[in-house]
Amino acid sequence: MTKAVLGVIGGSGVYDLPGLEDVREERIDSPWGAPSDALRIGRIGETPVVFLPRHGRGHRLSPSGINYRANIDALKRAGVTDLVALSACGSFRQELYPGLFVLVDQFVDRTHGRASSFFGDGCVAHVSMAHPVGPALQARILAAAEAEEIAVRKNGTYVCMEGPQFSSYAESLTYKSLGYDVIGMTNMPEAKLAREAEITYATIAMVTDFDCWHPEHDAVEVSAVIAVARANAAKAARLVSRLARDFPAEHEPCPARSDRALEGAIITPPEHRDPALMAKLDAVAGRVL
Ligand SMILES: CSC[C@H]1O[C@H](OP(=O)(O)O)[C@H](O)[C@@H]1O
Ligand SMILES: Nc1ncnc2[nH]cnc12
Repeated sequence: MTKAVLGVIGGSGVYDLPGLEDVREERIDSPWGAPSDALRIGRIGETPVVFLPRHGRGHRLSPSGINYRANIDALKRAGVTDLVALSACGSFRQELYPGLFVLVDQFVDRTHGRASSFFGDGCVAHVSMAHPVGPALQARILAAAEAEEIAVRKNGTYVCMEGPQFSSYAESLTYKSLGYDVIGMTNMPEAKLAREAEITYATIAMVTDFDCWHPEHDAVEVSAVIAVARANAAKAARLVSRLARDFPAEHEPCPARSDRALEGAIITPPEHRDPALMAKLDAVAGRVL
């Protein structure tokens, strides 16, 4: 049996988690560098919960500057089994309006130059990203949103751009024509790294704007995004509280096998593995090494 520990990553406008009780702060030393901030470790109801603001308190870190590996490694060291990513996003669909929460189930990675794997020369691994979101975790998020009467849609594709600039009109039209639903700058490589660390991942994409394709909306502006994100934050806290209060004590096996992602994924035989890299993998891959 694995004890369930719920992790929550806060995005733009979400730098704290109201409702978290018995909180202690822990700065985790990661071999991958510095996480975005100290972890806030506590509980909601009986469920252990660990909170990390993705951009750091004060929103110091840009999407390209976030050390995603250190963040996921630190959450793994804190025992997180199930991770909820809160993210502001733009929308490519009229029916996905600002204020709505979208439980995306697919990602398209258009980032470049970000460290996107714990593995590499000295220990090569290939995990599946066919189904990047944990269906059971997502179902629990949906149930929590419905119980809290929070407007939510299930399914959708989140395209992750590098940023920090927002898309051009031509890019926005292209993503829309490709059938993508929402856009942000952070869920990749976060979701890939969570998968490598065998942490079940699910995103709550909180729509803040219509990007720039929409004929009746001007270019995206940070002030408008943050105004909606702050309004979304209170709803997100309610949703997370409900989710945590109803969470099972034992981690539920993930139908997408996210919690067993490394089984059969490491291709480098033990005698060819680099000891320095192996030492850094102690937390994320310790179960299979
Ligand atoms: C402040 S608008 C752009 C910013 O908001 C989103 O961040 P997050 O996913 O952490 O909520 C987006 O990805 C950009 O980083
Ligand atoms: N339109 C947009 N594009 C990229 N990231 C975003 N985050 C919030 N709105 C966004």
